[in-house]
Formats: sequence, structure tokens, C-alpha cells
Amino acid sequence: MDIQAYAKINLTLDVLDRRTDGYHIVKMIMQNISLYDNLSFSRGNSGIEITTNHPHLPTGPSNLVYKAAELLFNEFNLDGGLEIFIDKQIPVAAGLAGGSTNAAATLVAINKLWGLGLTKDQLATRGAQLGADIPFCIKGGTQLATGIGTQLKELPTCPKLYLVVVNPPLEVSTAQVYQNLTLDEVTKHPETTKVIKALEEKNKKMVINNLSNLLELTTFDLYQEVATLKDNVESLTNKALMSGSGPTVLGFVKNKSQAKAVQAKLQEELSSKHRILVAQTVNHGLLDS
Ligand SMILES: C[C@](O)(CO)[C@H](O)COP(=O)(O)OP(=O)(O)OC[C@H]1O[C@@H](n2ccc(N)nc2=O)[C@H](O)[C@@H]1O
Ligand SMILES: Nc1ncnc2c1ncn2[C@@H]1O[C@H](COP(=O)(O)OP(=O)(O)OP(=O)(O)O)[C@@H](O)[C@H]1O
Repeated sequence: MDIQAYAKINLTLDVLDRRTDGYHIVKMIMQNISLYDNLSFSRGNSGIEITTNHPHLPTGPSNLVYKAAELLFNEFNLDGGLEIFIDKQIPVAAGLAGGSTNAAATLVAINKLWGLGLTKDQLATRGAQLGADIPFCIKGGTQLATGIGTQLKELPTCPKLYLVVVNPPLEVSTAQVYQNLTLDEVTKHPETTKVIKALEEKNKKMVINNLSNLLELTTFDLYQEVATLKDNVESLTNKALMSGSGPTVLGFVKNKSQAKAVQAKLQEELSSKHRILVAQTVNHGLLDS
């Protein structure tokens, strides 16, 4: 079976507290965008075999797909094996939940292929053991995420937003960003409540005006070039925002033609090592066929 696994962005990303185990209590609005990886799953004889078009993606036990498959194979003592091909289109370690959405697709695929009959909630509980973004990737759409990001509440569908996704040639570790965050120094938190109101009222302008990511400060401290990139994108768009823990920067624009014009301009200005893509918000996370 084939699954399209969509990337996510955070319309708001707030951090409220640090737990004693180092994890953080967050409040954020998560949103899928039209960028996706294609994953093909088939039952094999034995073991978990991953192949991919991406030259640097691990194919062994450190791939989140492997971990997701292993989790269900062990828990349900499944027979045979699983073969997976990952057609990677989402930039890696980019703040777009590429690994998480692949893991989510794997849980859904095994559930179907072995007829386990688990609900989305039951899959999300298992996904949360592997990564905080995975439950969202299973449910998809527009969700308010609280706790460590795994408690979800569905929000009204986001009005369609067009954006340019600018991924610089840099991999950022989410753990490093959270570790370097100094909550005492934060003076202004994102206005998540305002964005929820804007979603309820289908007020696109109010959504865009209140997009905000608390992790920007920390990632910008660690990587000055991401701050510079945000300034650059902001000068060409209505609003720029870092995605997740970075380093990808999103530029929000009025329509597809403006997105393409900004893409062309950035392709001229930035080195060819940047990936510059046009996307729009979508109201689903995984699509299977
Ligand atoms: C930045 C976001 O992507 C925004 O959606 C998420 O908050 C992080 O989600 P994720 O990458 O799926 O996170 P995980 O794979 O569970 O954790 C990676 C690392 O981020 C840190 N982490 C993650 C989530 C959280 N609420 N607090 C944290 O401090 C932990 O140090 C952890 O070791
Ligand atoms: N299937 C996968 N796809 C992408 N990365 C994977 C995968 N499996 C493991 N990884 C590893 O996970 C790390 C983070 O990659 P990923 O693309 O998930 O980051 P991210 O988009 O920043 O995630 P998040 O937004 O959830 O923090 C990379 O070092 C990558 O090698």
C-alpha cells in the first residue's frame, strides 16, 4: 500500500515550562502543508527492510520508520516482515516533521496490512512513545497541541494559506534547540488564543498577523544565518516564520502566483544549496491508496 505522508508547520509554537526530565510543556497550533513523502509498504518474508531515494537517510534501526515498525511487530508478535520504500521529498532535520510523518504512515500501514484494528487514538498513543510530533502526524489537519505536544484538540480548518518554504543547507537538532531555550528570558509569548479565534472566524489576515514561534530566539542565537534568512524572506512576503525548531523559514503570501514570484526571486538571491518550495495549507495529514 502507498501512503502520502504530509509535512507539518506550527502556526504558533509556545513553550510554557520545562519538566524535570528535560521535556517542555508546549502550546501550539499544528498544521499540515502540501509537501509530502511517498511511502510504499508491502509484507515481506522477515525483518524490516527500508530503501529510499535519499542519499543520507539512515535505513537501519535509527530510522523512525524502523522504530515504528519494530514497536508494532514486538507488541503484536507479528509474522513475516515489512518492506518500505521512502520517496523523500520533505527536507530532513528541517523542522517540518519529516521523520515523524513517516513514522505515522508506518503505524497506519501496519495496522491495515496486518488487520490490527487499532483506532487513530490507539496508534497516536503508540506514536507518542517515539516522538512528540507523531500523534499530530497521525491525526493531521489543524490541531491544538498541549502537554509535550501529544495532547491534541481538533481546531476549525485553517483558511487556505499560500507559502514559500525555504530550507537552508543546515540540519538543526530539535533537542539542542530545546536544551538552549532559556524560558526566564522570554518576555513575549505567541498569541495562540488569538489564532484560535481567527480560525473560528475564518479570518485569514488575523491568522497571518499572529503567526509566532518562540523557538526562533533560540535557533537564531545558535545559527545567526537563520535570522538573516528570516529577514530576507520577510522583505519579500507578508509574513515570515521559522518552522518548528528550524532551520526552515516560511514566507506567507497572498496567492500561488505571488508564491512562485517569491520562489524565483529567492532562487536568484540565495545559494543553490537552499531548497525553495511553494506550498499551501491542507486539511489532512496522511492519504492512503
Ligand atoms: C519542535 C516541534 O517539532 C514542534 O512541533 C516539537 O515540539 C518537537 O517534536 P519532535 O521532534 O517529534 O520531538 P521528539 O522527537 O519527541 O524530541 C526531540 C527532543 O526535543 C526535546 N523536546 C521535544 C518535545 C518537547 N515537548 N519538549 C522537548 O524538550 C527533547 O529534548 C527531545 O529529546
Ligand atoms: N524517516 C525519516 N525521515 C527523516 N528523518 C529521519 C527519518 N528517520 C530518522 N530520521 C532522522 O531524524 C532526524 C530529524 O529528521 P526530521 O526530518 O524528522 O526532522 P524535523 O523535520 O526537524 O522533525 P521535527 O519537526 O519533528 O523536529 C534526522 O537526523 C534524520 O536522520
